[in-house]
Amino acid sequence: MALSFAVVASSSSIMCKATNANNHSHLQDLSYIKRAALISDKSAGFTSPHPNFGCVIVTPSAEVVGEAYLYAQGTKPAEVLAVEAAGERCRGATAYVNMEPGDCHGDHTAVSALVQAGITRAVIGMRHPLQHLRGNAIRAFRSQGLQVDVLGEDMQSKLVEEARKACLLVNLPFVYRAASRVPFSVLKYAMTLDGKIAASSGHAAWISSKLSRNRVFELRGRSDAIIVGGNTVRRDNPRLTARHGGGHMPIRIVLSQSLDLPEEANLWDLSDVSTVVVTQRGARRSFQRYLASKGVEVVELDILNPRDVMEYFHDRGYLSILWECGGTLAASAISSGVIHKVFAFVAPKIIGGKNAPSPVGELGMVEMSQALDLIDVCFEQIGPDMLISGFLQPIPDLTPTIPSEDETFAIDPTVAPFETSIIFFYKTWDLYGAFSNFSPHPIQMPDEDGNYVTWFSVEHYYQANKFIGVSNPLAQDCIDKIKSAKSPEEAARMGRLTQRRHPHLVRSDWESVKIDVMYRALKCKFSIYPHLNSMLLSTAGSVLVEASPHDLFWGGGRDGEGLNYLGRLLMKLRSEFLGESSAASENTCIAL
Ligand SMILES: NC(=O)C1=CN([C@@H]2O[C@H](COP(=O)(O)OP(=O)(O)OC[C@H]3O[C@@H](n4cnc5c(N)ncnc54)[C@H](OP(=O)(O)O)[C@@H]3O)[C@@H](O)[C@H]2O)C=CC1
Ligand SMILES: Nc1c(N[C@@H]2O[C@H](COP(=O)(O)O)[C@@H](O)[C@H]2O)[nH]c(=O)[nH]c1=O
Repeated sequence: MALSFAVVASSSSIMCKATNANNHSHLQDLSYIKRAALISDKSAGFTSPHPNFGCVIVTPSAEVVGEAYLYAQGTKPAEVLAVEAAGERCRGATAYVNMEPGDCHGDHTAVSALVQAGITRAVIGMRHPLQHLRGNAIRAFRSQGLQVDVLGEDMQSKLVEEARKACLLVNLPFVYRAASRVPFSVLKYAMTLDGKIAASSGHAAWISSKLSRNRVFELRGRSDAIIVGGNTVRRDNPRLTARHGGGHMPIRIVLSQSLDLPEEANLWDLSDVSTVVVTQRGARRSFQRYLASKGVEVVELDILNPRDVMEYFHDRGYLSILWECGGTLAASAISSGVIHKVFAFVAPKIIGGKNAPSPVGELGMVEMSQALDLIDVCFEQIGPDMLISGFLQPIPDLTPTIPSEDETFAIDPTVAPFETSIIFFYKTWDLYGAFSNFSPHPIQMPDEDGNYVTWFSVEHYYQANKFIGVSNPLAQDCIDKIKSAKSPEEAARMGRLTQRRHPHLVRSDWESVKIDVMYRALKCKFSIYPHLNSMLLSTAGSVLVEASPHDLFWGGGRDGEGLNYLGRLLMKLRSEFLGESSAASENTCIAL
């Protein structure tokens, strides 16, 4: 069964002793690397938009002494956790990682942890798919004297290829996204044996069995967002929640050209998760205002076609999308080339009906020879239903399409990617990702009594500050929860959700103090980490822009319409660190 979008067995004890002594056999290497891939999948949905990382540490006597996975973006790297679990037993041991570690934070955390712990060999399932990170950790390991074996490069065989594929599958959304510049998209539908997704009346609840629908909840929990078309909202009034209690919740996206949508709909209830309606520029402005008054975000695009929508959500940092629409939108999405994989639940039922809808509408094909063949097809029985899945587009081969930095310089030595006059940053994996508030750099800030308190990230501190000083025990409760949130994303989700659901818990002066709160947090971050300070100073002469397409306050917006306050604060700090008397003396610095 494919690992991506599939249930993965839970991990067993980490102290399993193998029979072989000293050097691990080829087969053992492959079994450990597959284990690293398997455990990396345990945080499905949470690491997004980052890859899933797993690390297994094995002694020369073939004892697994530490294993761990990245829980979420911004939390401790898998390699660090595995080293912590293994302790002294790392000396002389081999580390197996499903993917070359990335270095989002400019401090080589994962590489340093393994090197300093005394690991002498690293086996790597695949190179990092992002060009600016690709090969860096491998070079760093080798320069520190470690033996590095990369599957498919230093180790080759049919079995190696199989293990490499396991590593690839676990991060498939990331690989597709890196290659195609759109999120990985899965079209899922449930149909009767006679190929209908609803009766002629439009009634569709339910075609597939409860077991299959539970499987759909699991697929939802692995996605960043679920998309439906306007008709499905009008017809089904869906909720599109994952209903698995405590897991990751994807946002809901509605595509509607007409915006002729119901005033009351389950998707406008944002108590569990938010909804974004994407429409055509100028459509029913009064209804847009109505949705906005309910807290639903409305995004206008010039022309509403699936490719533009996907490019937009790619720029917002989305990794994977589940399309649960009807045949009209599904056909349009397939024609636009944005669907990568299909999950079809086939129920052994016949409904008939000349006008009953089918899963994919008009594609303009006239001969069977034009039919789209699925690749790597899997069949799985789920209760009474059959789940058929497969890819519509082959797994991208990143080697030729994304040249490494060295290769780029070799092709065109005039390309100097670090010398741009505008530096965009957004996701922590970007070249300047450490500028993001989601970068996992703890800060120490004084509380109301002047005592220093550690916050896991600037985002934790910023979100919690919304509720500080409010005399309501729920506000304190919320601060405590944000403080112990496991990742910056989780802290952001909690802060935003509470602000939306319980606006009375937000301090009354928040709008007037939030810039100062952010400034103080950033000042601390860039003062206490020398490598971040150097990175910031190295950008002197460049305008810093947080490339968030939707946050028009802290970010620069899609077309530069955002206020870019995060970029401005960083430039202000840079000027201060450079010891310049006034921000105005630096001609690239925008005045606050
Ligand atoms: N069994 C299953 O798995 C599922 C069954 N269904 C069933 O399918 C039926 C609805 O299917 P269908 O009518 O095809 O509805 P869709 O979900 O495909 O929605 C179509 C609508 O999507 C909007 N849209 C936005 N952009 C585009 C675009 N570029 N191309 C096409 N549409 C776009 C339009 O909304 P607007 O008109 O607002 O502008 C359009 O009318 C219902 O009966 C529902 O129960 C639906 C989902 C899954
Ligand atoms: N009818 C049908 C599906 N339909 C999809 O599920 C949506 C309803 O989701 P929710 O409101 O969260 O339960 C519906 O609008 C459509 O997108 N899915 C399935 O797995 N099996 C089914 O038989």
